[in-house]
Amino acid sequence: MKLKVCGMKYNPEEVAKLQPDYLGFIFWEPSTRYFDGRVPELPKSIKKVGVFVDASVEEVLEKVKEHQLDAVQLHGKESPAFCMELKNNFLSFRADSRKKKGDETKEVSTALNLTSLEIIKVFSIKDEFDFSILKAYETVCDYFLFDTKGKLPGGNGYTFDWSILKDYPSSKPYFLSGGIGLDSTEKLEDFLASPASQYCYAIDVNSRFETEPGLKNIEALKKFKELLIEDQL
Ligand SMILES: O=C(O)c1ccccc1NCC(=O)[C@H](O)[C@H](O)COP(=O)(O)O
Repeated sequence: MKLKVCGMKYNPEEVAKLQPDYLGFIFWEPSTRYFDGRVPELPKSIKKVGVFVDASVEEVLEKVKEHQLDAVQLHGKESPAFCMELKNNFLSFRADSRKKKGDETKEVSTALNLTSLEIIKVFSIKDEFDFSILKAYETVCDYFLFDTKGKLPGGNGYTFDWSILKDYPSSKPYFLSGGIGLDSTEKLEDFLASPASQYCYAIDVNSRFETEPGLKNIEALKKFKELLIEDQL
């Protein structure tokens, strides 16, 4: 099971030492975890995810280029057409960068490292969820992420009833998110042993592992990762 730690702000390097699979940086200004620094150099095994809420394609690609992001997480009302446009624009932007090979400008040489861009589309769940809306996103994104619907677009700290995923009609791998903390491990174990989790690809954690917004609790994360590995979740 993969692990994504989201809402990096103050101590991403320390979290990176725990070797999660994904680290998320929030590029939505109203968030208390808004990231306005420079994403640090990270081991290649860790994918850098930019989290956006209804940003434009241009804004997203600008951040992808600036921070060498490996993935984008779309946390707003982005349509399938938006996801497609993003993917296509990324491909042509990358092709342009390659044509300009030899150009010594910093901007172009930075862009040359970009190989692919994973698109993670978020869906927020309260009590019910209409799974039929996923169909149109199947071909235009790489993963789904299921979070809990709350006051904010993300980082609300509450879980939803995961049993709803027994009706998951797709084979697209998804991230399970929303309010997951150290005290969720038993529940997680049960979920991951159930058929509902067949396509669960990663666990996404955030506010339940913080001492303040954006400051991750390294000891708690370490414990959680150990439990995930020990229990082979
Ligand atoms: O965390 C935020 O502040 C945030 C704000 C706006 C959009 C997304 C945001 N977080 C994205 C995430 O992937 C979180 O990990 C996810 O919502 C779960 O958070 P939590 O319920 O705190 O575990």
